[in-house]
Amino acid sequence: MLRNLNKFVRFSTRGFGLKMSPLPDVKHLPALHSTLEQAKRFAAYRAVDENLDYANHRVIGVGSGSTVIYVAERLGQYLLDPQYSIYASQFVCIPTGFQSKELILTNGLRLGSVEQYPALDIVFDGADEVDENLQLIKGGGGCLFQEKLVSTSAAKFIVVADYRKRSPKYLGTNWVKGVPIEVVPSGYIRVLRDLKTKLKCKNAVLRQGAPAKAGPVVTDNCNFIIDADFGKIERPEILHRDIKMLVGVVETGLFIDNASKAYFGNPDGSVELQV
Ligand SMILES: O=C[C@H](O)[C@H](O)[C@H](O)COP(=O)(O)O
Repeated sequence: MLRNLNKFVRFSTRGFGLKMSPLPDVKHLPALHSTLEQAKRFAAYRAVDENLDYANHRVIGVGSGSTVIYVAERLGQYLLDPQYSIYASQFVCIPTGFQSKELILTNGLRLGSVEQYPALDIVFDGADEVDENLQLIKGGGGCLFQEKLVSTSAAKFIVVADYRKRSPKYLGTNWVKGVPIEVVPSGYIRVLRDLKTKLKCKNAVLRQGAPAKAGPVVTDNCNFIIDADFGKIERPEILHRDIKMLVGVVETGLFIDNASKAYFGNPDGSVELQV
């Protein structure tokens, strides 16, 4: 039976020019250029291996950022392993933005959209900070709206991050650039004003694209991003609700009661799990 299955896999993937190879053992991976990158890869590979139910999961969200690169890489490796390929070839991967769309395609995975697949089995995504209650700040890379759409449409949301992202207690401790907020371009002045006057924000700035782009960062949804500094955030759920009430706000980078687990990679290869 297994021999026949392997024969089928070899036959069915040959047409696509894929070279089959077993899933690389995490303990014997070639070194990367920095220990931080290695930490990200350890977290991502472990998160996928421990949470992907390859025989049953079909619709898989792939988030944005530098850690999720290794999630897409690992999913691509499942596709190339004769033992898993028959299942992995059924995966449909849902992106959270342009970068993640490219990651899905370059790793040979099948691309879908959240409009086609509004209920996902699982999503893997990065975070800028994770507090002790698994509340998150996201959007440091400007992708928060689509990330939230996808992560709140999934049965499970697994965070992949390096050790720097784990907050000792409150959000706003390690991530001090402020809460990313996606806003409609014509409303940004009004939101900046309301953040300061109504919500007593310490500082709020329109994120700039320099040096890569003159003028503001424009998101995948053609919106702007404001970074709003509230210091340490003791009640992120209340702050999220208050920001969302402001006219012009599309979404906030506070992800409340959304994540199921977080994996934090360390430079020595160990990975810490927060549930
Ligand atoms: O907008 C970007 C996303 O929310 C990222 O997932 C977040 O910034 C974490 O990115 P990284 O894995 O590069 O630290």
